[in-house]
Amino acid sequence: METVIRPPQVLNQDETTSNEAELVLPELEDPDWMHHARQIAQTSFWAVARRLPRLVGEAIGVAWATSRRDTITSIGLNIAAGVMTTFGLLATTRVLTELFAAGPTPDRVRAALPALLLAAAAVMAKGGLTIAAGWAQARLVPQINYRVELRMFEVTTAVDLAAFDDAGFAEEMDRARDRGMREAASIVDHTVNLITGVVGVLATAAAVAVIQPILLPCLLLAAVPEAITAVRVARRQYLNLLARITRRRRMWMLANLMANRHTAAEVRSYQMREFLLGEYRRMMNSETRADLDLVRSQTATRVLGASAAGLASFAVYAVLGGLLLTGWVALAAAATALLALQTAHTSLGVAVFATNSLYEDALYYQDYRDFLDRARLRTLPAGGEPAAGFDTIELDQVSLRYPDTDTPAVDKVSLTLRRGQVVALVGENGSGKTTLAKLIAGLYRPTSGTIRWDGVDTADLDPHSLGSHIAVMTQDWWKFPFTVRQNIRIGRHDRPAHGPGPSLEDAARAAAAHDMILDLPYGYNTLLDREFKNGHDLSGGQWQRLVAARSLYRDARLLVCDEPSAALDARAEHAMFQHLRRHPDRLIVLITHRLANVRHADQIYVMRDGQLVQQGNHDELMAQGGLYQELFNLQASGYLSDASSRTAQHS
Ligand SMILES: Nc1ncnc2c1ncn2[C@@H]1O[C@H](COP(=O)(O)OP(=O)(O)OP(=O)(O)O)[C@@H](O)[C@H]1O
Repeated sequence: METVIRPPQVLNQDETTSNEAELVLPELEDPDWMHHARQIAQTSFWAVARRLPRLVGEAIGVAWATSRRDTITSIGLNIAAGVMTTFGLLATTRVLTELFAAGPTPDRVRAALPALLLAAAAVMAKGGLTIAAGWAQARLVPQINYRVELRMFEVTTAVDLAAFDDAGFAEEMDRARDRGMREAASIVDHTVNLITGVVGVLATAAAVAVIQPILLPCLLLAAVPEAITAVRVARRQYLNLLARITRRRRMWMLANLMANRHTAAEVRSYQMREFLLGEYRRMMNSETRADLDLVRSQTATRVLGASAAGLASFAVYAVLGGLLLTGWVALAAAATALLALQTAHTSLGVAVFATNSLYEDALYYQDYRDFLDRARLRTLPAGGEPAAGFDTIELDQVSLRYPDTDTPAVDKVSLTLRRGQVVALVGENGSGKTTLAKLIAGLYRPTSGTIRWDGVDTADLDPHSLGSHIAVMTQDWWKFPFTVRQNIRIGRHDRPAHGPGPSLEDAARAAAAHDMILDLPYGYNTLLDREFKNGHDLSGGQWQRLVAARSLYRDARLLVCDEPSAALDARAEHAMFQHLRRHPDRLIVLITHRLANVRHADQIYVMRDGQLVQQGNHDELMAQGGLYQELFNLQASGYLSDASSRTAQHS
């Protein structure tokens, strides 16, 4: 079965309709988590059955590692319930034998009574055991989910940052998160169901073998067409799901655009309502047609299945009749065999469905396992010398090339930074400033060259203790959906409230954020997420002040500030740069396009195409001429009158 991805549908060649055609959304590509779908659709049931022992072993391993007690309980009680099935059937034969015996009815009923009580007790015991087994099984699911999710996030937060630039890694992570992670509990669930189904069939077979072994082939005769029909129905359902998945994703995407706080303003300002509703209607129409087709084809499959089952039952009845007539089987045994067939039928259905589902889910679960293995290779090993801080940071021929790119973003850069300095990185967009700053901050490891803290290669230092001396105000900060207080404290969440370093308020004041925070409805306790009750949002500039407060609260020896004032008003920017001044204990690395802010820096490094092209202080660089002078004068000209601007540009 192939999922067909069609190009955008062109309605007509003339100009009026080609506009409409351009508006038709292209079909979406198969999502990553669908990549096993074709493999599943094309695998035969027997191929699946062959892999079963390994899959079952794996699932039991997952369950065992999560809770031995619940694993033993759910499997053990299911087996005990199967034993009760055998007892029940044997007791039923006894009841029927007594009832079909010669003699007056009251005597026959009296004789059947003990066996009847036994049969009733077996049914009750089976019911109780099944419920208890279901309880243990249901207890396993959340425990497994919790364990698997935690493992996933332990790994995703430990891998090095560069892993996220690798498209292959990102795709594997999405696959593992989308489905792989969820399937761990499913494979355990399906395995227990499979065991339950198989135990049910075996228990029935055992009862039949005790009653009359010659009836066993009858059980088989009824079971085979049942099994084939169950597989076909399950497969058809799955293929139908595949065929509809692209459309359903599109509908989900459209629904999300029409009922979403983040898109609401644009949907209104571009008056997209009719366009979106039209697309949604179009999708709904074809979805409805697909639903009707599905119902029709399912009915056809069921008719075929029911006919096959009917024929099988007919054949079984014929065989049973023959055995009765020839005296091979007693009437009571034949009647019990019919009951046994019903029980076996249900158990078989459960086992077949569980096998199909187990196979499918196990493929996705493997994605999760593969991702964990891959992530382990990308996790920086703990250990190494503890980093005690630095007096100098030295970059020696440092380069970094992002994955799948031809040119290095930072190319053989050598420089020395000293504690107590304010250093600026300047240059045009894409020149490599942020990448260099991330290398200095230890967020990336160089692809070649060495970074040394007081002469020690940072690769030999313990990554955790190295990171504890660094704070980074990133350019692309995230709006963490926490309270204001938490948003600042996560800068150094493990510092006790009255521990060393600036207090929460001091950090907020230094970032010109304190007054703004006090004006919020709940002050420092205001939750910064509109999607929760009493949540609040901030303007871009207010957020940036908060991010600055967080970095200052971190109070690290190395403070890297990437465009710390891009969204700030003039007053807040002035206040912030007053704070980002020389401090004997701190090295500040500053990236900004507003060159007025770097005039007082001790050293300014000018970058172009990943390389350092100039360095010096402001006066030296202005005297040198070149890129820095050109950029500075261009910016300065915006603040001058026309006449002085011309003079500045020509100076
Ligand atoms: N994660 C990434 N993966 C691949 N290439 C990247 C990545 N980040 C940046 N680049 C590329 O590396 C080069 C340097 O980017 P960088 O962000 O360091 O420049 P920048 O000088 O900080 O730019 P800007 O002034 O616009 O912030 C650019 O060509 C950019 O496209």
